[in-house]
Amino acid sequence: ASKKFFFFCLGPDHWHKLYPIANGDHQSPIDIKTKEVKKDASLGHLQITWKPSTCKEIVNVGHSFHVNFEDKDNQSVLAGGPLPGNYRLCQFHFHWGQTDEQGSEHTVDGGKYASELHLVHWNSDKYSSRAEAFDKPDGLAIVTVFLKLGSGNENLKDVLKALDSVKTKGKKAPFSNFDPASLLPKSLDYWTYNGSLTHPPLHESVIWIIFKEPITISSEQLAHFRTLLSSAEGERPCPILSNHRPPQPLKGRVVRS
Ligand SMILES: NS(=O)(=O)c1cc(F)cc(F)c1
Ligand SMILES: [Zn+2]
Repeated sequence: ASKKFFFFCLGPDHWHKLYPIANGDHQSPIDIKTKEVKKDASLGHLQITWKPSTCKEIVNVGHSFHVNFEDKDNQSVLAGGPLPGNYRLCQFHFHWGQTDEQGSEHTVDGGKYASELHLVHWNSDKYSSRAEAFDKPDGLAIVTVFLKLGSGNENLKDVLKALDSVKTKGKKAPFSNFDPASLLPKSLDYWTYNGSLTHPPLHESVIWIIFKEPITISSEQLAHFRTLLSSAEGERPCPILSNHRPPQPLKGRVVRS
């Protein structure tokens, strides 16, 4: 695992040597060229049922932090839109950059946002655990919200406060009763395409659902993300200044809305 973690730290250009799928045909993120998006009338509305009571803990995973949800039953689920059935919420996390001018993984007509929220769900109709679903083509559905530099986001305050209790790698703390729907934009219009996890193991197992409308985040709140450490307690502090993979080749895929 430490060898893999070391590789992880070398950065996106090195990953293909240990994870050849990095140069695959369904990699993420991508640049969304809005003029080439295909309208698909068969795409329905998203059905989002997230229960704050399933929110469990916050964990520093070394290159980011995860807010984990209890996923032993179908209490917090996603369905509709491009999905064949129910996908169970298991965690959310953010990506950010070294400066406020970058940080999102997906881009829109070449434009970068300051940050990007990923809400990770797995196909609980077909698989019995997230581990089993993780590497299957219809295994995961990740809902994505862009965060645009602007005024402070009231709904991020609880998450940012909780960050202070998981500063170092491996630390976890209870984090309950948080409503992830408070981080959604007003409009639920979305783009969708098939892609991959955006960092190792880079499995091509993701149905991406990306909201067109961003929410806001302030410069101070972004700076707070960057105070998270990739170093463990007692080690020389190493802040996580950025954790976003650049856009990958579309390889003939079509983005639908
Ligand atoms: N960043 S991401 O949402 O594609 C992601 C989610 C995940 F659960 C595991 C990963 F390795 C990567
Ligand atoms: Zn992510």
